[in-house]
Amino acid sequence: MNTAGWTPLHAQLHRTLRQRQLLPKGSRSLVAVSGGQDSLCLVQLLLNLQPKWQWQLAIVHCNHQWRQDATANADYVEQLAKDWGVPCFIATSEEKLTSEAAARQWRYQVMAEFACQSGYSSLVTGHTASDRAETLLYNLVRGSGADGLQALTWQRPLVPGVMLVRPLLEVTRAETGMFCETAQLQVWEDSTNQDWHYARNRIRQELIPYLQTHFNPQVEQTLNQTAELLRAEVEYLEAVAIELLHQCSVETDFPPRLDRSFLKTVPLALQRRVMRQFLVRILPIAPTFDQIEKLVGLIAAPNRSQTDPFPGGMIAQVDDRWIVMGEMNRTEGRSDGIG
Ligand SMILES: Nc1ncnc2c1ncn2[C@@H]1O[C@H](COP(=O)(O)OP(=O)(O)OP(=O)(O)O)[C@@H](O)[C@H]1O
Repeated sequence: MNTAGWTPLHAQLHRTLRQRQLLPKGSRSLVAVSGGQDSLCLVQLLLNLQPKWQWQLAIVHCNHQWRQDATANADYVEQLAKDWGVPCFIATSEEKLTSEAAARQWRYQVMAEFACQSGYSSLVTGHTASDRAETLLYNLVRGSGADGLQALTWQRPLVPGVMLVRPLLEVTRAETGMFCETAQLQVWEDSTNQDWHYARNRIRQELIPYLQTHFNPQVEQTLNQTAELLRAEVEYLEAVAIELLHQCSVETDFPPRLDRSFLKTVPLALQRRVMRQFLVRILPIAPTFDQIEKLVGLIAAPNRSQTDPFPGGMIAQVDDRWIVMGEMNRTEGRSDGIG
């Protein structure tokens, strides 16, 4: 085993884990290892810190079968785990997953299922500050609000009982690369270049270097600061919005309805969040910006105004002080250009 000595990166990770309480002492954690530099750096750092924290660590690798070298990649991760004396689980997709989205969905599903079944309380990934900066820029260009710009959080529940934890969010890709080199960890290069990877590679190879050269050499760090500030604000606003939603609706009400006379007194930023939370609870798929805006438009609209159908067929209609969700044929009103 190539052990790196105690480096500033070890100290930084140790500090982050303590301050943010990401991986409690003695906990059972599953480390997601692709074989790339970020997850190799992550697992090596965690193994070095293990004596201090007494975790029970295991490695999980997902073979999407989409690259010619996928099985060799999986074998490589398995061999590394053997050398380290760490349990390793390889999940192999039954079919060849060719789209980025399908691969990601399958990957998180099998890793979450495995963590649940085997009693691991965390799934740890190697997402870095560079990933976070790139995700923020990617979402910015696509027109995201603060929620998309907070881009990758330190931890979030993956499924009941399992947290997804990203302890390297303050470490840049340049640092993980340097660490692997010093620790003589051979990195498995990812040869894919599609979808999100394709867009992200262009952000990584063209946009970030441009910003670094012409605007700010520390742009990855400053984008991370932005993401961190937004994360706290989003967390706060979401908590307020949930509270407001409770105040302007009755959970057991059917059809679902909202008290718009109450919502009129609320600032627009919160109106939007309340409406999103409301729609998330009743629509079969995540609401879009336009759908949320249509519902917000009803707060001050004339009585009997209505939207056009949401996915699943429901429409929203104004009934005096209420906005009522209902089946399309139950409501007869005028749309007033809101829908
Ligand atoms: N095939 C894999 N097997 C196990 N873990 C993986 C695999 N691919 C990625 N990961 C984990 O996910 C982290 C992020 O990888 P990558 O940036 O390639 O994924 P992404 O698709 O861009 O992001 P996300 O995982 O959030 O969808 C890696 O550091 C690693 O921990």
